[in-house]
Amino acid sequence: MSGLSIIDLSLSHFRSHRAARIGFDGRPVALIGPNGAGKTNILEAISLLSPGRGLRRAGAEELSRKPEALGWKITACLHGTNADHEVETGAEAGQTRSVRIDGKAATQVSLARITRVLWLVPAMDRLWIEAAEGRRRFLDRMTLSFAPDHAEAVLTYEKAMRDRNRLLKDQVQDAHWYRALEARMVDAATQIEGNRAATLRRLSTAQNDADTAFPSAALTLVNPEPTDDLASALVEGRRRDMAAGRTLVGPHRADLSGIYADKGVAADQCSTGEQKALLVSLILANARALAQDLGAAPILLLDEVAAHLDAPRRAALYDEICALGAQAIMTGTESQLFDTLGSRAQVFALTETANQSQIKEIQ
Ligand SMILES: Nc1ncnc2c1ncn2[C@@H]1O[C@H](COP(=O)(O)OP(=O)(O)OP(=O)(O)O)[C@@H](O)[C@H]1O
Repeated sequence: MSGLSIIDLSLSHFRSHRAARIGFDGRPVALIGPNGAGKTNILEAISLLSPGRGLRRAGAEELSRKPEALGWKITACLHGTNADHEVETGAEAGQTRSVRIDGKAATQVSLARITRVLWLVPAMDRLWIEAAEGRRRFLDRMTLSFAPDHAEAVLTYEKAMRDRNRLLKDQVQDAHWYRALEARMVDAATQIEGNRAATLRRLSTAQNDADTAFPSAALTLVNPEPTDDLASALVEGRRRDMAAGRTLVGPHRADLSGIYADKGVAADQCSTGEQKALLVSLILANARALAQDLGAAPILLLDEVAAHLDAPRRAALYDEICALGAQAIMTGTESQLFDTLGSRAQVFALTETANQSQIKEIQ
């Protein structure tokens, strides 16, 4: 089985990479180098070839190589299930970011239809402990991989909610305006909630069916203000929302609760290593489910994941990635971390000289 993959990646004035061309061939990839060599920057570049603001959620300005800050560009050939696509994204100095697929201006939704990218980065190490927003975003990224239309539903919901929040803040009383915006929110919310619930079912089956070294995470969606009838809750909540200056009910408040299923322990009570293992388990379950649905595994970006797993789990991770045929792009500071992958992976060494990253394929 082969997965979706980035075959050729070119970076121009992107963060620490002045001009880089990397020839990936679809196998898993190890990016090795000292701190600050530019490994995560490469993962971030690839994450920007999927919908959203990438794995650091950076603004277009931040991404431009300093001190020149001339603007930046990322180009890649994406090897898909049915066809290959030329995907390009970037921003001129001071401009917003644009995306092009096969030379034509594209939307986030069209990007969602051709790419599937999932990531685990060190900033997610406290995902089970910190605010709900991170867990919601994690769930929505997995959901997007199953249901590309999720991008549109989320954008529609957020736009309508922002408009409603503006009315609330301005203490506007006009019921017509509220009704129109709330109707849009309710339609989009139904789709968002349906997609999220379907994702949880899919992940649960994919974890239960697999013979894996990783622990099962039992997930539930929880909402601080559960409601069966969002339309009425929005109408009834207008006065309270006006006092708060924002919408207090809806899928934007949902949270994801995780349990280490074999132990019956809540994810936020697990050890650091166990919490990470639960995230790896979910990413792998997602990849297995997608491989089944699409016939191709997603691209996985695993930043400093290998170093945090014990040796048997690390070997198991590599075996699962290879069995799925997934292009997992992994980073680490020591080459020994990837020894057991042998010729199953491409290996690149990164260094940083004169304030710019250098990349060399070493295997
Ligand atoms: N816009 C920018 N212009 C130039 N350099 C940048 C820009 N943004 C970040 N950098 C540089 O990129 C480097 C960080 O790169 P990156 O995060 O990819 O490192 P890394 O190899 O993943 O390191 P670590 O192992 O510490 O995670 C830093 O030296 C940082 O100063």
